[in-house]
Amino acid sequence: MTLTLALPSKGRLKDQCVATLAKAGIEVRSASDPRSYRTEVRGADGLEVLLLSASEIARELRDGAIDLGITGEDLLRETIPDTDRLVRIEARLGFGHADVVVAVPHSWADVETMADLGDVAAEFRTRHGRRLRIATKYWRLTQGFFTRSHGIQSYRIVESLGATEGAPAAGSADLIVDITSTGSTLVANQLRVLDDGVILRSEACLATALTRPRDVAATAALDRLVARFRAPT
Ligand SMILES: Nc1ncnc2c1ncn2[C@@H]1O[C@H](COP(=O)(O)OP(=O)(O)OP(=O)(O)O)[C@@H](O)[C@H]1O
Ligand SMILES: O=P(O)(O)OC[C@H]1O[C@H](OP(=O)(O)OP(=O)(O)O)[C@H](O)[C@@H]1O
Repeated sequence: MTLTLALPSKGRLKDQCVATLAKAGIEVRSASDPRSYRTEVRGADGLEVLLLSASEIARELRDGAIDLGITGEDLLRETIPDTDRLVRIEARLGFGHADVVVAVPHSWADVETMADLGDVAAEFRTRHGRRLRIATKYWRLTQGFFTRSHGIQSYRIVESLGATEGAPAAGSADLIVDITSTGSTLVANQLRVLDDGVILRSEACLATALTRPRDVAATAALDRLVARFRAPT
């Protein structure tokens, strides 16, 4: 019986994931070629560890293609509609912290809250002949926050695949939804988070796929494995 766990293959999360596994008594080594995405695992019988991109891990969990994965909660909630039905967050791991936020240009002095932004959005078409544009790669989280949480209907999402904070200055959007950790990218681009503009406080999470078919033995093995990641209480 094999359980499959996916970790980010590179970037800021990878080394902390490997350290977290080590604390749980599981040693993961990349195959001898550092560009390989295969690993050697010690300390957990029947566990296979794959290296994938952080967003791919969310998709694989959604599809039940892996048993467990470590990735950011932002990517789980953005990638997986009805997240809590398809995956279970088993542990929050205390690294990879980043907030998904709504940020507006500093020059929008009168816009401090989502209610203020709602007023701007409602008047925007009359004043400017078009809807308010939001640059983001988090379109699902943005729609949920603007439309369902705050009743804002009139806006348009401009998909951004990078350098999102540059979009207002470049003129391709009016405001942004993106992640921030130190806040320095927002400051450098003269953007400010609204007072109630934090959509999600994200960190790296261990998640299991609820739709993955598993027999009784695999389910018991998964439970034992997950328990190794939980801090003793
Ligand atoms: N300062 C930060 N900038 C970007 N991502 C961060 C930051 N801090 C934590 N994270 C988290 O790291 C995850 C993204 O990881 P990473 O940057 O390795 O992936 P990526 O290269 O953006 O993703 P992919 O390769 O899947 O497109 C997200 O869950 C994000 O919340
Ligand atoms: O609040 P800060 O500490 O400034 O971090 C936030 C920035 O960091 C990330 O960009 P980065 O270029 O690191 O990675 P990316 O390629 O994932 O956008 C993210 O997209 C933000 O732009």
